Amino acid sequence: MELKLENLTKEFQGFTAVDHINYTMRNGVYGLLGENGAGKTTLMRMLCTLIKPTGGKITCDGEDVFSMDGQYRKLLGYLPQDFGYYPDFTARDYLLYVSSIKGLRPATAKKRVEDLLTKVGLAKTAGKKMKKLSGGMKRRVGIAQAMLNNPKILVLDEPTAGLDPNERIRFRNLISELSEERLVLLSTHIVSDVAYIANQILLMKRGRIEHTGTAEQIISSMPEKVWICKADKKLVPALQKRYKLANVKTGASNTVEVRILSAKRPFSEAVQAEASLEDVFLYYFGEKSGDENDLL
Ligand SMILES: Nc1ncnc2c1ncn2[C@@H]1O[C@H](COP(=O)(O)OP(=O)(O)OP(=O)(O)O)[C@@H](O)[C@H]1O
Repeated sequence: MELKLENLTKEFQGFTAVDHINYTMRNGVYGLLGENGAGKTTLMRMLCTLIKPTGGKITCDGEDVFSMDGQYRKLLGYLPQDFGYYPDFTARDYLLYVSSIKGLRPATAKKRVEDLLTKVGLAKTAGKKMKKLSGGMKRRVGIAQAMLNNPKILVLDEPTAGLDPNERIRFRNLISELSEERLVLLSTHIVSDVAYIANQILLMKRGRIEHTGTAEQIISSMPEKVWICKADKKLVPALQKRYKLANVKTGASNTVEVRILSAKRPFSEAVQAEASLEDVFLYYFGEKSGDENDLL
């Protein structure tokens, strides 16, 4: 299975939300990481044939996905950002209902729904009404509905949004498990999610894929280094103007520990630290607040 994006572009009334993207995906987990408004949802909706590109194309094993139509949709599972559920349906009834819409035979649907409820850890709660489930449980029902047709391509838009740390870990494990022998594309603006589960990370900014690679490759692509040093609290605004500050931790008596991105050692007492994906995200997406001459 090869999903290929060629010069993929989407304009809305002259505004380019997705800008000439070229990228090829095969089996594995791809993490689309970008700020709000970067174009992630628009890209995913095109991949799911819900909206048409204004330029370029998407092919699946060489065939245009829009011409494949139903044949392509059979390969596809999608969890939208705001997945609409029926509050008074139980999780089980909801999944059976979606199965019928997807054209699964009743006996097949019944078995598939029970298997998926177990897989997403909801076998015991399947009889509860959806409105009584926690946010994380609802998202798991959302993943289950996307998996009903055993898709070869699974597209998950912000699957971990609003989840607590425990749910987030469960989710990551579930997604890794589901990624065997399929292509999973998930979007997020939470760096740690992609750092843990994505084999390939795509950094998206203003409609373009700015960088791609494994977490290690993306980290080593950052030209700046990471430094940790203690400073007087009063210096923080000036430091923020001069450098990208990854973190500011308050210490004892008016001191702070700052994590600075800089090509050169910012102070003689600064100690170099290992860069993380969070630092890289800040490097590519963060802004310095002003004129560096304001410092000191
Ligand atoms: N139907 C539309 N008409 C006009 N502009 C749109 C439409 N859909 C999206 N946009 C614009 O395209 C840009 C990208 O939006 P998109 O929802 O794809 O971003 P995103 O990366 O998914 O952001 P978020 O994380 O906030 O969901 C935004 O500036 C948005 O306002």
